[in-house]
Amino acid sequence: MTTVVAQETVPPDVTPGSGQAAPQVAGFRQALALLRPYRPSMVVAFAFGAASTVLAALQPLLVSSTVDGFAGGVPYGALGLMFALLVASATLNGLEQYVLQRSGERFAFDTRQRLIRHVYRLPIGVLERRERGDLVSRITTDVSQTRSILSSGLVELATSLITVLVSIVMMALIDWVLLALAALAIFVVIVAVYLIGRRTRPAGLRAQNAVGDLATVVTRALGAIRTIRATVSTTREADSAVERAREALDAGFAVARLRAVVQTFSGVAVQLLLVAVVAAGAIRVAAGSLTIGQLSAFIMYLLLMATPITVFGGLVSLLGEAFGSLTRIMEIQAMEPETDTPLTALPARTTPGEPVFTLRDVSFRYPRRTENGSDGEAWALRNVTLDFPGGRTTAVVGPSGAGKSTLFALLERFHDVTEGEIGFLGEDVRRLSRDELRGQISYVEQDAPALSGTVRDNLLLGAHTASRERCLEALRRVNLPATDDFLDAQVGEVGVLLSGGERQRLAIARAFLADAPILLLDEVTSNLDSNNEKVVQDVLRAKDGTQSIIVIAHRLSTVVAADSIIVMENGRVVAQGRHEELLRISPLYRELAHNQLLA
Ligand SMILES: Nc1ncnc2c1ncn2[C@@H]1O[C@H](COP(=O)(O)OP(=O)(O)OP(=O)(O)O)[C@@H](O)[C@H]1O
Repeated sequence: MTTVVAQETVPPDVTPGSGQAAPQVAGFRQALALLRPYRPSMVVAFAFGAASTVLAALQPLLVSSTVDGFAGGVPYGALGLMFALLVASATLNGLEQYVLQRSGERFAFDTRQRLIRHVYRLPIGVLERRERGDLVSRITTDVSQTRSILSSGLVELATSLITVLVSIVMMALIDWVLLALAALAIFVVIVAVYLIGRRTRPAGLRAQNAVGDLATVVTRALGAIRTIRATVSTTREADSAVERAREALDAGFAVARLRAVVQTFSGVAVQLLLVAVVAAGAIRVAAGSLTIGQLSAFIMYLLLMATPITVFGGLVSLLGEAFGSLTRIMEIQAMEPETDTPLTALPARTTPGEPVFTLRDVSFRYPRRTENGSDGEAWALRNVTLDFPGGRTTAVVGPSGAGKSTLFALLERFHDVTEGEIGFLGEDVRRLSRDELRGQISYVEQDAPALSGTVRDNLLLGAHTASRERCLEALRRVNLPATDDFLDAQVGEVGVLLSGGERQRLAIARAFLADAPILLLDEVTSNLDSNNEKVVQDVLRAKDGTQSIIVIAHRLSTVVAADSIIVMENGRVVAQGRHEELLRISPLYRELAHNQLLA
């Protein structure tokens, strides 16, 4: 039971989509704020990077003494020390990369987790106006792009930029010929790194596949978000998506390990190529074009710039893309989620005959569909006053666009009324917890979409712990095959592997299984043949007295036996009564019945 909170006022109507502040294009400031939790890792990575640079800077001294020492025989000691230093320096650099890549993966997981939970809680109105694929790509691709700010961006940029610029200027001042040779050597290193780097592709592919799976799961859920909300499965579905994000995390860790190896190899390769420059420099010294001192200095600067330059190339453009992605992520984070702060407890159940839902002067207008708002002024519902009695079957009929589905959307609180009030057992629905209210309702939406997965997955959506026997019983009641094979059958994306009628009956079976006190059925018999329509009607009738059923139907044959029929037109209720009564008093109902050869 929800705790009662003493508060007199009903919360203001929150128009879906309001409260969205569009952030400006993100830059270093936003990136630094976002990366605050990962600062310790960045500091550790920077320490590894700095230590690696210090070791690398020591080498020119050894190089110069080695060159001088060659005159008196091979200086094995100095050569050995030089080799040890270059391996240590390259290893430290590899460690720097590993720490950066690892924290990049952690950042991606944390950000995805936050985004998934946030997007799944966005108001229905906001989700319906956004492209699902776009939302998915923000959670997947954009997070990956943003990760590179951490994994290969800021620390590297800081350490490499100054080093490279100073080194090039100084080398140009010393010797143009040697600088040209160095450029050639660096080109060779880049090719070598590319060749070794190709070996990381299978692991990279695994990471991308995991991200692709995540996109599929999230798209599937967003495609049926009403059903997920109505069945109060939001947290469960979000958890399943987070599981996929975790797979991406594991694959990302594997890539991080390989990249560390690549960095180490490329580091060693750079140092070995330096030996070639040393040799060429020695020739120029012998020819008198260069002094030993100049050569030493040149090599020193070459050492300083060689490694950063192998990673520097793509860095600037990478950061540009990453900041764009960061902006897209921040746009999503700035959106207001659907808040669920109950102000009062869910009322107790009523006795049959008393109203479950009461609508008092309810008007509703959708947020604008177009930028210029040309269709934003039309009211989907206007001054609707109605009671839906408990334990009875109420049918809602009317021409297409009359506002029938909108009425259901308001009962489920997918939207809140623009004017007027909807009561649930006497309490304003805006004072109740959305999840608890939805927990009282089994809602089968128009077109009865199914979630990709098995028939069993679909049945369990509304009753997470239902036994196999109960699932089979629910299938039997709607005339679907009550077999284990069918329970395990895949339904395809949005249920495309089922016929329209099977999909509708599966949705009805799910609603039965959930066994909530209120059943909302939106146009659920439109695809059924007359035999199956009768099966569903019989089951509905059997429920009479224990469940309040509200059903929207185009086919009047489905609803002639209803306790009460509401006739709607242009967002208004134009008549209400039983079938025979309406045939007498409502010209619109008579016309609908006449067109369907019922009268
Ligand atoms: N998400 C939405 N955003 C903006 N306008 C909408 C939205 N959904 C419905 N409308 C508009 O609201 C009005 C009522 O639509 P609604 O779906 O409630 O009608 P309906 O009686 O259920 O129709 P049908 O029998 O064809 O399902 C229509 O004019 C429709 O275009």
